[in-house]
Amino acid sequence: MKKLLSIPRHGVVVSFKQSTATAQPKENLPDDTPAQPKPFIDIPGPKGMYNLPVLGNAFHFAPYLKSGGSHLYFRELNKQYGKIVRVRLGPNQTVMLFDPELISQTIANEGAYPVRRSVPIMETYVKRTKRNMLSVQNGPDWQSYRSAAQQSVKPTIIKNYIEPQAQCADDLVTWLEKYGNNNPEVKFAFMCYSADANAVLTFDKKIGFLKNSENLDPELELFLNSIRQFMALIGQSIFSLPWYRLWRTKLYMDFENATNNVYRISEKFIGEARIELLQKSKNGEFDIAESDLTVLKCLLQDNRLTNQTITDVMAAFLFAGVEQVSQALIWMFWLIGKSPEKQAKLYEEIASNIGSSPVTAANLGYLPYLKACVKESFRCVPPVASGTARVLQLDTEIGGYLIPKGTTVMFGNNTLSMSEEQFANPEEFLPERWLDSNDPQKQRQMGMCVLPFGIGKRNCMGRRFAEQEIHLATIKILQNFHVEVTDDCRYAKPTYTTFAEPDRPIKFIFDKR
Ligand code: HEM
Repeated sequence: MKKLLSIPRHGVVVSFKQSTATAQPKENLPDDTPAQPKPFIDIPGPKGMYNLPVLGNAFHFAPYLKSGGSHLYFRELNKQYGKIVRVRLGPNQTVMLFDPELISQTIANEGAYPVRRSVPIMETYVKRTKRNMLSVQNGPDWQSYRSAAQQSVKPTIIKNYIEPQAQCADDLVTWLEKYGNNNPEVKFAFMCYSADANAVLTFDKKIGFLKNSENLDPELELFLNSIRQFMALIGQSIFSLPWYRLWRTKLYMDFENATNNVYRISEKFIGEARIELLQKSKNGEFDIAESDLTVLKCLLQDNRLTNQTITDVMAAFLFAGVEQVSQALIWMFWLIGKSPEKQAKLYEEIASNIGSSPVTAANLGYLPYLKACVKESFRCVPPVASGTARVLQLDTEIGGYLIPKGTTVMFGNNTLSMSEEQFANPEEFLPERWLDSNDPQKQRQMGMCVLPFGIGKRNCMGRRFAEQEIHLATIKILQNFHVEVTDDCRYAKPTYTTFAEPDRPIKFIFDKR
């Protein structure tokens, strides 16, 4: 007789063979044997035409895309079907989890090589160009890239960027002082800031996208536009039929050109940085003291890594980071710009801990209200319409159902962030909710609902950089200005294609302190 797997009643247990669990005759089970998991097909969710591969998507999303975005569809699924929902998204069977405990258990069993379903147009690009993209790779290939890159994003290295990135934030302040008021291009300035802060990281060099924005070198302009286009085209590709898989459509060609531009220009900068470092090394000037170590130095001194691997890692940082940081800044200032008393409290924290001293790792480390504001702004405007997702690598029991290997399990973070069950007054911007240390269990549960940087082994590799860039920009802006949102932008709403975009360009008044 086959041995039966023991399955905790409320847990997620990796079941190696579905047949083992289902074929067992009930009468042979000891009395305390936990209940058999229910079959996949029993998970509640939309049926009939909604289950058609690819076409089903149109039925799901069309009404919501018109009325405000796909995130509203996910909220409706939760309302109609509960904490675990089966839905066909595109060609894939997907299970959505709207429960922090189920999310945490799923991640605990994600295995050695977690898989995130990659964006189809990126997969097509990788197949056609034979490039390596970290976010498309899986299994041991992914791990070898990830572990190479991981050594370079240690906190001891990240803090070495505080000074150069603070200088990028100073450029942002100068731009805002000159042009910021009532200007719909503030988002573009935030993007130039994050491109500057990311270039310091990826090219070991300050490019000055913002400082030179009036007269930007055409090659740098192309670089910035290509990063922007890369994200925008991913958004478009998700909501269109994937003809680009069959032939090189215009959408695909635009995507391929934008992506190639970013690689080509990155290769040039990384090549220059490598030559400079080799020269310094020849002259005995290559300082590898931890206080002087940079991401690029760290990767370049690892003999196992080829030029190509280093460029691939750096390109992954650029693609993943620039747009997202600027988007996070826009929403953060939109929220604090509409909440004068929260802004005053935040300014007070910055003034009393930093004053007019330079920002350092020590004073940056003690700004709990700032960190709570960032977290709360990610809760109020989650960066994506759904949440983190994993493709199950084994048959797995989740929430009492046996879910087959290969199914995408998507966490409903956008829905959970706005759930009344999880957050009192969810519509309110209330950073204080993250500072209540009396109930660590509740804080942990809230943390599972809001996962802007994902979770687990495959989480965002640039999280600490992103947070540092957001913190530095916020500190510098508030040290210099009192910020208000213009009246016509107070009721802006997030719309989702790739990331949360405001439904109108957000404008601010930057009032000099
Ligand atoms: C506000 C800014 C950012 C947000 C909200 C964000 C969010 C995310 C999320 C949700 C993931 C997927 C995580 C998962 O599946 O669990 C991810 C992956 C990733 N992020 Fe970020 N990110 C940001 C900034 C950055 C920056 C600045 C960098 C680089 C410096 C970066 C590098 C990466 C990389 C390389 C991955 C792929 C990791 C892998 O597949 O192993 N991100 N990011």
